[in-house]
Amino acid sequence: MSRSQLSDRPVTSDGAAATGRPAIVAEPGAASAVASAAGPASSDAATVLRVEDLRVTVGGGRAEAVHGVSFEIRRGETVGLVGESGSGKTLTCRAVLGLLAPGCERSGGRIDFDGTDLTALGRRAWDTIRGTRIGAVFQDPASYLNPSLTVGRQLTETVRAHTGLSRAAARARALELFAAVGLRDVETVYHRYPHELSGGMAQRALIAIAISGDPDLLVADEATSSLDALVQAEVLELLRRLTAERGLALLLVTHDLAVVAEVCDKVLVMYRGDLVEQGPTAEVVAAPRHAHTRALLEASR
Ligand SMILES: Nc1ncnc2c1ncn2[C@@H]1O[C@H](COP(=O)(O)OP(=O)(O)OP(=O)(O)O)[C@@H](O)[C@H]1O
Repeated sequence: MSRSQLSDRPVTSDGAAATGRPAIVAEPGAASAVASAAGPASSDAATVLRVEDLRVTVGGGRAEAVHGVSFEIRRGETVGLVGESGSGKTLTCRAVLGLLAPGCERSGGRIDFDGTDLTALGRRAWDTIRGTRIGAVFQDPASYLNPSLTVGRQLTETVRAHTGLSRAAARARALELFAAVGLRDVETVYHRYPHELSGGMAQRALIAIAISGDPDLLVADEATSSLDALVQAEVLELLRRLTAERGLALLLVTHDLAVVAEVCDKVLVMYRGDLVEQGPTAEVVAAPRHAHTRALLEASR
């Protein structure tokens, strides 16, 4: 993702500018609004996310950049969304998160999350779902953390917002989450400011924040792209482990088919705003049908 295409300022995972708030904040009391906005039940209880005929326009409606994309993610499934730069991956995942930049708009289609049509929800209810049941991590993790708060404080605040736990209990939970994402010496990390962390540590901290609401779905948009190869492999391994251990579904957005082949059960291939191929990763990699999939495979070798 090129963030500059999306916004001139970094946004946190809850869509706020990265200044004064924890990255993902649930709004207490909004859960009932979510429940009452539930649409028709999903036809298949195993489906956690169903996107139907999603269309996104850019430039204030002047051009359509995502042309009717449909796919499903089942509980616990790891799904890779791949495509060359500009193919519409980020717009698709930002639309799912309800975090499209100004000037970009969902112009059609439906996004069902666990039987709830997200597109029918108000801003607040969507924010609540994103903060709790859908977690998100992005490229360049430091810009999604509040630079003026220690990462421990940010995670503790987020845990408190999700759970209403006391400060001490939320702090203990934050330390557990830091350990769960593979951070060592968690007491020391707790007191670090974002600029004191390496890229890999910051991404782990952001993943800890993203999973702190115990989400059903984690969306990771180029989450490992800015990391060097070794750290990238470690963070991918972490994502794979978390999905296996927590039954999390993962939507992993990347331009790199090799990354998808490492981690994902299923792959979705986008090309110029269309979803041109999808299927089990092993099958798609062994016998790609679309020329763009073949080109991505070549590029990843
Ligand atoms: N804020 C925006 N304003 C105008 N056009 C945009 C905006 N965001 C994206 N686009 C355009 O929409 C198309 C799809 O962009 P998108 O960011 O979804 O691609 P992508 O597949 O994620 O690419 P990358 O891998 O480079 O991030 C591109 O042509 C892009 O230039």
